[in-house]
Amino acid sequence: MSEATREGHRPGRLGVGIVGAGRVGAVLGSALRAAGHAVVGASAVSEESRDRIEVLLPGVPVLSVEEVVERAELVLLTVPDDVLPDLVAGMAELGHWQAGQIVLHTSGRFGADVLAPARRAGAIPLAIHPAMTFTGTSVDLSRLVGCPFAVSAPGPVLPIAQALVVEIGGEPVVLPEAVRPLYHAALAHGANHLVTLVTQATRVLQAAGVEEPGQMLTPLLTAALEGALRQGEAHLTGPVVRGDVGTVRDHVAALAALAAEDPAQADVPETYRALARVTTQRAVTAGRLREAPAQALLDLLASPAGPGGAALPVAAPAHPAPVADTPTDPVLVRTREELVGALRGQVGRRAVVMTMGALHEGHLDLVRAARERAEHVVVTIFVNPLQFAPGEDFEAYPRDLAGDLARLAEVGADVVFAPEPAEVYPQGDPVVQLDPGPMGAVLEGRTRPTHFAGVLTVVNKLLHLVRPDVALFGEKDAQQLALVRAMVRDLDMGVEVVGVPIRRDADGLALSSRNAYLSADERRSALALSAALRAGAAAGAGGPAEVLAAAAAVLDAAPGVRLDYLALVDPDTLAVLDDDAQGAGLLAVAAWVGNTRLIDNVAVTLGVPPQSVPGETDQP
Ligand SMILES: Nc1ncnc2c1ncn2[C@@H]1O[C@H](COP(=O)(O)OP(=O)(O)OP(=O)(O)O)[C@@H](O)[C@H]1O
Ligand SMILES: CC(C)(CO)[C@@H](O)C(=O)[O-]
Ligand code: BAL
Repeated sequence: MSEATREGHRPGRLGVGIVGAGRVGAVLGSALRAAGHAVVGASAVSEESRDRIEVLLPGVPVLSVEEVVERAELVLLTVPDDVLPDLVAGMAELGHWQAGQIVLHTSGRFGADVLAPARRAGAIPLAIHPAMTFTGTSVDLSRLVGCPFAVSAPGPVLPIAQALVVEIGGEPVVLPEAVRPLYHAALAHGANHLVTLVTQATRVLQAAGVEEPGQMLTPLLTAALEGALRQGEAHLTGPVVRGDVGTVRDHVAALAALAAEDPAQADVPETYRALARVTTQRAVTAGRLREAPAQALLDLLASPAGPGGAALPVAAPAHPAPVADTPTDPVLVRTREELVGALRGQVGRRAVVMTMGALHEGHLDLVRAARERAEHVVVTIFVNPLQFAPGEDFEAYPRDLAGDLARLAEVGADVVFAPEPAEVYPQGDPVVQLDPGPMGAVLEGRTRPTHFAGVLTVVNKLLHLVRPDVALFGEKDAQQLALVRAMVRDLDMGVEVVGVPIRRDADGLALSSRNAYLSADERRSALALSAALRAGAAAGAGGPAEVLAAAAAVLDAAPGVRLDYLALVDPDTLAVLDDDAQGAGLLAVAAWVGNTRLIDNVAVTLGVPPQSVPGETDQP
């Protein structure tokens, strides 16, 4: 039995062993030594750790873990959190823990329960976490003085933990086992994320040409930190709490421009927007900001376009926000995290409609069909760079998030997920992409060879992120629909795929976001596509050759239309149909009208007279 238990709360002089002489282990070992304990050995794997032992713990032998545990009365487990449970259990299995031995770990997230295997062998389990960051040098020793330590241990031995902390100059703060993860999350959020924030601020100042950003930031950040620690939100200063919308708009614009220029700063605008949104909401709660300027700020901060961007509803915060959406507005979410929050608590079936925005009635048909099939409808709006080849219209593609949200409010979407490319592809282009196979190489795939790999990859990702029961796609993109069905079938993706008929204008033109590119003359020329398809379908009874000839004749005669392809294919496999094919076919067309590439298609019944039209009869 050790002196610690004999003498009650005073550990006395102990033989200390250190398992894992990383920064924390070496510094705490050195502090315990200074407090009069003897360090009997330390285990160290890396060269760095051995060097550290030489400097901070001169004369201490480097031993194996087993030897350290065997020789020590107080074992300091200063290993990474994830290693700790297995290490403790492994040593127990091998029978190394000793009765009366103090086993102390310094993980923030765990309490003393993780040491249960040692406790069962009669050891005294203590969890002692310094709320401090370490460099692994002697500088840290002075930081221990007055440093708070979270202490968790079974009641009877808690005083031993407290006494050890006091010996090395720290301030013990007793924490119940159950709150350790929350405690540790708070420290990581405050300290680690502060480093990210300050680093971003430093880099942005550098970009602004400030030579000594550290010097410029130190007095202000020190004052802000002291103020926040003393007064919380009551200490908030700056444009958000002043309701200075114009200034925040300028900030967002300047940061977006910087991010566009310098990919290393690409994460700054979103961080700024996210923190400014939260700051706005907290300022309202704290009674420091009125609702009108708060809503203006939230609208601005939710917009990807930033300055000049129209007002937008904002993501539902985790707790009810003082500035709320009207009940019919869909909740707009921009990040994966916000999406998870918006989906949390949904009960019943969920449908997804994936779009690239610039929504029209065709898209709204998809949402209406979704409403009929599910309790919750999620619409994604994402112009997916991966499905555009260089030279295609990715940059020019119409974007109108504010208009889209207004339209979606009318048909009743619940959640709109409109992420930035960096949110969908945080590592840039994905290393692993889906191969659409031969079905992706025909029709659209001949002109856009990389297109369907990009489509299927993003559809797959969005299905994983949204986790719907049903996904709806338009028949206007018939090849896309066929490929999504094939992917879901071949990869056992377990989502129902529903096709929705093509919505057309009264004159037959299929609705498409790209119709916005057309001049009035071009729009007239574009009618040739649907007219050709109608002519082809009407010739179905005559078989494939007649269908193609009838459609081609219309296209040939059309001014301003440059054909890419006209094809009659199997609707499921997309294989070109033989001349003697009967039954269902898909007649698909793609053509340029001016610089705009349009697609359209129609179902054709081959070898059977066309369906009767009311008022006519097919009977002889
Ligand atoms: N006219 C339409 N009728 C029915 N569904 C449509 C129509 N247009 C698009 N969709 C469907 O809406 C979904 C999203 O398509 P997308 O956002 O690409 O719109 P789009 O109008 O087809 O744009 P573009 O033709 O410029 O690519 C797809 O499933 C697509 O098939
Ligand atoms: C399915 C889709 C949203 C994937 O980007 C897109 O191809 C579209 O809009 O059809
Ligand atoms: N509607 C298909 C998407 C695209 O053309 O990229």
